[in-house]
Amino acid sequence: MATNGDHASTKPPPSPSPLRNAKFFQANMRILVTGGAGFIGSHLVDRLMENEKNEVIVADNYFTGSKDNLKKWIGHPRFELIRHDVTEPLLVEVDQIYHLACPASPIFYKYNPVKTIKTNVIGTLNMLGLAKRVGARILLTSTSEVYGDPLIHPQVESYWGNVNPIGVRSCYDEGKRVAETLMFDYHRQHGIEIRIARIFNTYGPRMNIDDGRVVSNFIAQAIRNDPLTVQSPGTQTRSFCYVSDMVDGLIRLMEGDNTGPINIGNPGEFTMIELAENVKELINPKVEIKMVENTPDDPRQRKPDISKAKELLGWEPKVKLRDGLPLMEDDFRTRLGVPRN
Ligand SMILES: NC(=O)c1ccc[n+]([C@@H]2O[C@H](COP(=O)([O-])OP(=O)(O)OC[C@H]3O[C@@H](n4cnc5c(N)ncnc54)[C@H](O)[C@@H]3O)[C@@H](O)[C@H]2O)c1
Ligand SMILES: O=C(O)[C@H]1O[C@H](OP(=O)(O)OP(=O)(O)OC[C@H]2O[C@@H](n3ccc(=O)[nH]c3=O)[C@H](O)[C@@H]2O)[C@H](O)[C@@H](O)[C@@H]1O
Repeated sequence: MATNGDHASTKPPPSPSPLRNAKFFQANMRILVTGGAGFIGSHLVDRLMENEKNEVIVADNYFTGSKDNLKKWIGHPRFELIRHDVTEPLLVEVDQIYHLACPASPIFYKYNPVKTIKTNVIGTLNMLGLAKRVGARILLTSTSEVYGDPLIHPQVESYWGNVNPIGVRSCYDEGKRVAETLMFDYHRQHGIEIRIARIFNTYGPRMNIDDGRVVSNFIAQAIRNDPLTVQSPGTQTRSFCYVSDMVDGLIRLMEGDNTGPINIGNPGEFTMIELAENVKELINPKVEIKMVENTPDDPRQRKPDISKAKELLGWEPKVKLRDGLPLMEDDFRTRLGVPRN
């Protein structure tokens, strides 16, 4: 049974299907990935599909994701893609659920905030109901935004955060906080096997161009030779994790014995001005850097303490920012139709 100090569950999890013990049952693990057509989800699917014992089902409503991200798997006998909105119940038989479905870029989650909070609350409730019915283990991709505008630095998992409950970002950060609460209540009340990852800013190929997140914005701007838009004051910090490291951390968390929450992110911390300077140097030394207005409640600093991930998952990121940024360039150039000079 997974442990999390004081939060240890008192009930055993529901039993998996009796077929699991049948002599002639195929030994495949059936895995549901909600939000699997999105950025992190599609990279996770690629990794899960590498294991021939895995069958993967993706459920996605394509709000910010795309079938294009999964095109190499469509038609594969171990893969299924379902157009589905997680705010509606889903009936499938699975052993594990990676629950990622939720818009992640601030522009998209603020576009329809009521839908964002429904996705986080009702969507997570539905996936927990599914986990309970079929006895599946479920992993939630929570966020460093549960720490809000953090007053301690770097952020440790025991920090309860500094979140504005009525601000424009609340649909996302409070939504994820409720999702974490639901996970632990289902764990304590129903014995569901849960895993919670608190993901810090992640970047890599397949991010939506123009989705508003800083790394994708800067790379697209550098390739188009548009000014890099640093939002003021530019001294705010983030810590950027390359997507392959993130996927590795998520799988280790799912396969390990600890419920979390566990921070998964790269502790290398950069101001937005430093990030812009790095993109300029690596992608387009001629591009201009321009200061623009910021949005409300933007966290001033963010850096994960990853001691728990190191100790409990044996995980730490391998890809440094300066090595990861150029890995996005080809993908962005192809999609933007701008070849290298
Ligand atoms: N990328 C990051 O830096 C980051 C940081 C912290 C947490 N996360 C979390 O990781 C997860 C994936 O993020 P991402 O960066 O891949 O974002 P993304 O927007 O690329 O992917 C989200 C996917 O969820 C789908 N989706 C949204 N609402 C849905 C709904 N109601 N029903 C079904 N599908 C729905 C979208 O269509 C998309 O395919 C999210 O839960 C996000 O909160 C991401
Ligand atoms: O990692 C996380 O936990 C969260 O991080 C991000 O939220 P945020 O850090 O605000 O991400 P960005 O929109 O990429 O902004 C990062 C910083 O870059 C700045 N920025 C953004 C865009 C831009 O063009 N220029 C710019 O300077 C913003 O002001 C902010 O300070 C994600 O988008 C969330 O989904 C995720 O949950």
